[in-house]
Amino acid sequence: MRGVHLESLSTLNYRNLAPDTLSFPAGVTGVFGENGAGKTNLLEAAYLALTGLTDVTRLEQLVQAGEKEAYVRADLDSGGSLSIQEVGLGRGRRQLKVDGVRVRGGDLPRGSAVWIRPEDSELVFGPPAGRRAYLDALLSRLSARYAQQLARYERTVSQRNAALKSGEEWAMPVWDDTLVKLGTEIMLFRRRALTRLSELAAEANAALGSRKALVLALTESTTPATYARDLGGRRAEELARGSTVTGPHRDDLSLTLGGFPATEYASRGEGRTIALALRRAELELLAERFGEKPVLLIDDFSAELDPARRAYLLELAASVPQAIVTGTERAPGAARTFRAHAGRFTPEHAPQAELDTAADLTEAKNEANEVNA
Ligand SMILES: Nc1ncnc2c1ncn2[C@@H]1O[C@H](COP(=O)(O)OP(=O)(O)OP(=O)(O)O)[C@@H](O)[C@H]1O
Repeated sequence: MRGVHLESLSTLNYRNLAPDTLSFPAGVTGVFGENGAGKTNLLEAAYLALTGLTDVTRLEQLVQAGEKEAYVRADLDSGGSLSIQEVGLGRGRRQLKVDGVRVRGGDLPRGSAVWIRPEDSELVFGPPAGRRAYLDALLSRLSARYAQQLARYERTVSQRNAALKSGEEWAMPVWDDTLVKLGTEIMLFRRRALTRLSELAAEANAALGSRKALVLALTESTTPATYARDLGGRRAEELARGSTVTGPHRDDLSLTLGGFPATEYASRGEGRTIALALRRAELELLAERFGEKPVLLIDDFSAELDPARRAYLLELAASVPQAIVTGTERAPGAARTFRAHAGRFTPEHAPQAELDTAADLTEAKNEANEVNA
């Protein structure tokens, strides 16, 4: 299967990164350097430029200290056509452009990158909100309709909460109606997607050497058939608390390993394996949906101390058309390696074409010197 290709990434005033344009070959690019060099920032910038995705509550942090605005640009080849994606960042503001035309977030290619990070373990051991966010982000990328209905649902929940807080019981039937319609669609979509997601995650977990079966399931606070009734039945409680207590915004993506809930029972290593399996499943689902493999961004492979998981990460990077792998040590087998230092990235081994040009230049200079002599 072909893949999205990030040809180059340009950044300006992005966190600690020096303004630059870096080009990336097909295959694995390794980025290595000391702690704090800017390796994670580079992957974060690449992910933002490729997908438009970032934590919108932290936009200010992305702008270099002392500057007002930041900018990232990806030149990419997706499905055989070249495009330029630009993201401008200001105070609480994000502006996206594709080929010079302003677009909304959902208009960027939604399957163009997957980012694997050491802190993914939080998906397993952290609170349900993190797992819900993983699921919602993935499903929103698989379906624009899901993204739209989820945004509407979330808006409805907050407006309904405001009405509950001000004791507007009379308005509840109207809010309930909208909530049930949107919430039911979300629940049904999640249920459908979960079958394939669970299969892919279980396969990846086994491929990582785990002998315990991984099962993904939804822990739902209500069901499509009973949602309206459940809401009605908890009216007094909702008015007392001033919040909507039932619906897909309260659901969890439960992870069961060998018959036990992973969140409470898995070891740190087993949790790390599950988190990796979830990211692998994300990669495969996006590839199935869009017909091309996303660019794979792997942050800090060297933080992975378990030899089997480390080998799996490197094999995964080598198996996709393009991957960028960071670490405090060199990623073996990389087509290009950058050394990271204080926000700058220097290619270690120039690619053959550049070496040829350099050799030609030296030869030409020598010849010129000989002629002059
Ligand atoms: N808005 C900002 N302006 C300037 N510097 C920033 C900004 N945000 C983060 N930094 C700095 O960027 C530096 C690099 O962070 P980054 O996480 O990319 O390092 P890293 O190379 O991934 O390190 P590690 O190997 O420890 O993960 C940090 O020292 C941080 O203080």
